[in-house]
Amino acid sequence: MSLRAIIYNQETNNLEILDQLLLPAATKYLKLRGVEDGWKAINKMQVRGAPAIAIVGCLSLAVEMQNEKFESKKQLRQDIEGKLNYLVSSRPTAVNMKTAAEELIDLANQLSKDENITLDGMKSKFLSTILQMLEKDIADNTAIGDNGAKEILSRVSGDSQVRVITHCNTGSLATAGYGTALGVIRSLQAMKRLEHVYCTETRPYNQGARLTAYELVHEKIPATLICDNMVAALMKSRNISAVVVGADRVAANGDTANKIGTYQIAVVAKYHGVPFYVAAPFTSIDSKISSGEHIVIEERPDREMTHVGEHRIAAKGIQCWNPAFDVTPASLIAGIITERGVFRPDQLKDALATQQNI
Ligand SMILES: CSC[C@@H](O)[C@@H](O)C(=O)COP(=O)(O)O
Repeated sequence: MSLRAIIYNQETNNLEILDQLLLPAATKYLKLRGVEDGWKAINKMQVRGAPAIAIVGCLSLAVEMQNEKFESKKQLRQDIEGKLNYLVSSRPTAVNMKTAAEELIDLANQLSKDENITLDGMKSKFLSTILQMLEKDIADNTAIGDNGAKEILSRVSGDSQVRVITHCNTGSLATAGYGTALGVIRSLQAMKRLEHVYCTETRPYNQGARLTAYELVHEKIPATLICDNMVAALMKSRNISAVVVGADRVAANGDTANKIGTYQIAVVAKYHGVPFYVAAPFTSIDSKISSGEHIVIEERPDREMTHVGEHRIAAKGIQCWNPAFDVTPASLIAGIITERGVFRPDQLKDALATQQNI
């Protein structure tokens, strides 16, 4: 069974997340009682990964709403808007929480104006919309996995197997389930076309070593861990078929923000002629941003670099620079794999124009 990062029981209104700070040493679930707990869990990275952040943020609001009494639809609408905006402030780079908040605020506005809907009706419609997001994310990821696997296989001859590199964590722990880039790897494995996957350690937070490696071992997918500075040597020696990574935000021109280190892998891939793919739900494309220059890059505390757990590894007194993400220019990206198909960066604008309302 695939790992579950998010568990929500509608009947008991109980939300728990797998505490990703403790993995792989301990598998412990953390109960989230409402928006304040949701904000903290996202900000501290107990839950992380762009889609999972949005789902946990919205579910923490659902939990809180069910325990509260509202006097009017107007009061409910104001409460929803304030709390969603607060959740968006928990981490700035990934677009998914912001997109979900905008959709839900639009819905709250519509429902509060609709005279045929009661206060209870508005609350239950709102809750069911949040639950649908969870289901949609899993369905989208499965489609991303299959689209990506077919795309990568279309570049190899006959029925030969492929060797891929991935970065950071994009699997069940970063999404509602299945994963984006890791979903592509899962689909390749299911098709019996995956020879091997190489996952990077992903310093400084080590999502690759702690989380992706954990998922790959759990799923019995043939995999090897490499340090971030081994990518070029690996590409030179191991005949890599493709790189596939996730995304925190894709600009309208295809520039993509993802975990720090993604950009350097894309540069190295270009040099070695290895196709570099981004796998993400269509909602990760921010049509309001024309290029990656406008993406806000989160900077995280020095301690993530200077310490491993409680153990200091960096010399005392050294200054640190710790951006959590970088932007890979569209020119280095062979394709953006979504649930709606695979788009070259130069096809994105048209895709956004024609598919926005699907
Ligand atoms: C499907 S997750 C895609 C991205 O969110 C992932 O690659 C990533 O960069 C995660 O960063 P994180 O800082 O761990 O939240």
